[in-house]
Amino acid sequence: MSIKIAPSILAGTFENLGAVVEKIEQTNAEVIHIDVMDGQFVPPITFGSQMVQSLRAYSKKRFDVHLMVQNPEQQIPLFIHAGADMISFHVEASRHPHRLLQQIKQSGVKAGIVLNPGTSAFSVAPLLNEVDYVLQMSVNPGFGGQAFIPEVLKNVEQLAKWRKEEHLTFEIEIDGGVNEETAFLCKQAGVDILVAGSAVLGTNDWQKAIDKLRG
Ligand SMILES: O=C(CO)[C@H](O)[C@H](O)COP(=O)(O)O
Ligand SMILES: [Co+2]
Repeated sequence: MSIKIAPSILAGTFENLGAVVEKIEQTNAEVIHIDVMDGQFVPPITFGSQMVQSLRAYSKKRFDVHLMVQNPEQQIPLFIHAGADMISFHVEASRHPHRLLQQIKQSGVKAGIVLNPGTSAFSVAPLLNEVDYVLQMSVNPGFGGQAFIPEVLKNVEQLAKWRKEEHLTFEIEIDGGVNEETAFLCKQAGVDILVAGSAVLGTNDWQKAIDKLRG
């Protein structure tokens, strides 16, 4: 399976996110990563479902909504309605992750569970039959432009091992500090989807940056 690239609009200019999404649409990236922060689970507040619904008009690519929010159960129906194709929420923020994953999938949207760098892969082991993807954070969530934490690759390797042993089909996505060098390590460990904010949107040739990440 070839690697998918998901540029993150968090690294874009917030005064015109429509133009940012339109520009990603011109590249061959498979997915657009959308970081939703509520000022509770993480300090910053970014945007909500109405913004995502407005951005929908600018792209036909898959919208990957990464919920960094305290009460994902409250937000999920709104983002389904807004046109998300993939929705993930943090295992650290959820009381009933199994039920929430089922709820997302029943609406025809791909369901993902997210792990912070300090969370063990074992915390999502009982959910692996239910998930479409696992998002491993490779920085502490809340901010773009941070350095990759290499220890998280142990989680990725463990997830890839379980996937193989148990003939599961979930994808592994990684998010934070992904650049040309760390992308290589991620692919070796078993990652399928690379999220990249600054490594793509921080350059003046987004397609060239995406080509470099694919390697
Ligand atoms: O979820 C995130 C931060 O919480 C972002 O998706 C991530 O940080 C991407 O930015 P960069 O590639 O610049 O690290
Ligand atoms: Co993210």
